[in-house]
Amino acid sequence: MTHLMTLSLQDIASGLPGYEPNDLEVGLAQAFIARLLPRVQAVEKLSLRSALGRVLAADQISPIAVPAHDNSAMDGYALRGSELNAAGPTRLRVAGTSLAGAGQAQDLPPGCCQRIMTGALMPAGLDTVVPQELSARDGDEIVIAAGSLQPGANRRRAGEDLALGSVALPAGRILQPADLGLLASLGLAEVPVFRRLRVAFFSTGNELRSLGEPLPPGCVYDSNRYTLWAMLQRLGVDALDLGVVPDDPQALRSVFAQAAACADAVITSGGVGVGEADHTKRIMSEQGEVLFWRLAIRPGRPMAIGRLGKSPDAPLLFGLPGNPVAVMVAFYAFVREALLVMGGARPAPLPLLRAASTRALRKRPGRTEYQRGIVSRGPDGRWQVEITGDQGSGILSSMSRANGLVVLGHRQGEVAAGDEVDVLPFEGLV
Ligand SMILES: Nc1nc2c(c(=O)[nH]1)N[C@H]1C(S)=C(S)[C@@H](COP(=O)(O)OP(=O)(O)OC[C@H]3O[C@@H](n4cnc5c(N)ncnc54)[C@H](O)[C@@H]3O)O[C@H]1N2
Ligand code: MOO
Repeated sequence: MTHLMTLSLQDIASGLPGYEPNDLEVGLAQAFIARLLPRVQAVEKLSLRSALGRVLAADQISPIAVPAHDNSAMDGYALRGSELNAAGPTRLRVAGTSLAGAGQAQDLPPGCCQRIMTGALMPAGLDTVVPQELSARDGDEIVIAAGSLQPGANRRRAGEDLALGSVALPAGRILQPADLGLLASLGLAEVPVFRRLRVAFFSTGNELRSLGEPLPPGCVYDSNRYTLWAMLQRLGVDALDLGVVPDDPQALRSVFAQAAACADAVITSGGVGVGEADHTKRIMSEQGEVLFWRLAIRPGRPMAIGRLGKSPDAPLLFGLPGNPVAVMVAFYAFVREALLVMGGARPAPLPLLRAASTRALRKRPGRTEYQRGIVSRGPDGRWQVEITGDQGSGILSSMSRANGLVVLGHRQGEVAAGDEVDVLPFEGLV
């Protein structure tokens, strides 16, 4: 990790225009978090297939041009464009055949063409390919109708995909299937990637029980460690599950120490609200510097953000609220992009769909709301979104039924049935 700054969190917060920790606008909280993020520095070399989903650590420069030589885009006949007859049919004699993978044919006499296959090198001096469907074969000649072909057509030029020495993929790129193919087309068998970010997570709360344990009255099974684990898997980080931690000072101190020693970032759920039985906030504050926010958001109002240590490189703490939907919304709104950036990525903003709400939505300006919805094609072929019933922040079933989140921005007011709203689709969130 690098030293980016030596400012305290309070220093950074006071530099933000309109910082109000008890009613913090989502965009401001995101901007604040963006200023905290230390980056992974360690790099490893991986074979292409192992690098899928990993973050490129250096620009990849093309060591060759792709394609390396001019070649045919069609199965047909290569010819000189200057010999195409504009006024009547063109008749050319077939002098030979060029197959993909073979060497370059040389010096065809005037009036000749060459049978050629897709990917075969353009014979010297020939610049145009007529697809075989647009020519008629007549013994050892072909006939091309006037006007059926432009000079220069169907020739792939050397370097038209990637020029020699150009940046084929920039550092910070999260490698996608097409990228592996692109790197392979350059002959690169290995790429440098940043080591995976290590993210520790645990749940707090005396009422939580792990799977397999009996469930006494007043207790609930811990679901947040499963949603958190799943969201972290999708991000491609190393997720370290530190279990359920009771609301006990010693246990909390020890798990925070363990997390800080092994992780770049720590995510907790629960114990950041206004309740009384909690030691979590106090123990968090002992570990370094932690700010406690109430965000202008629904769900996900309380949140702790901090560093588990004094230096700017100390592991970051994201203390998320305990409610099962709030923890997911807070993760997508604040944690996801932060972790990608810490891992060296330069993530693009997530694409939003515009969809007509099938019903009126209550919303007042002054906070950002994330409502669970099902997006589908409406009868008119346009996207529509239907809210999935009860939006309580403990109702995980309505999150599970959803295929996206309706995002109602800070300034947005009431939504009438049929109004278009922004939807963040779950597919493609990685
Ligand atoms: N007087 C007020 N009470 C509450 C407010 C408020 O503003 N004033 N805010 C509510 C909101 S919103 C949330 S969110 C919670 C936040 O509180 P905590 O972060 O301290 O969360 P907990 O109290 O620990 O838990 C809340 C809720 O979620 C359940 N939970 C917690 N962890 C898990 C888990 N790992 N798996 C499943 N369920 C979990 C927990 O049992 C509680 O029911 O405060 C509200 N109250
Ligand atoms: O805002 Mo709380 O985080 O809704 O459930």
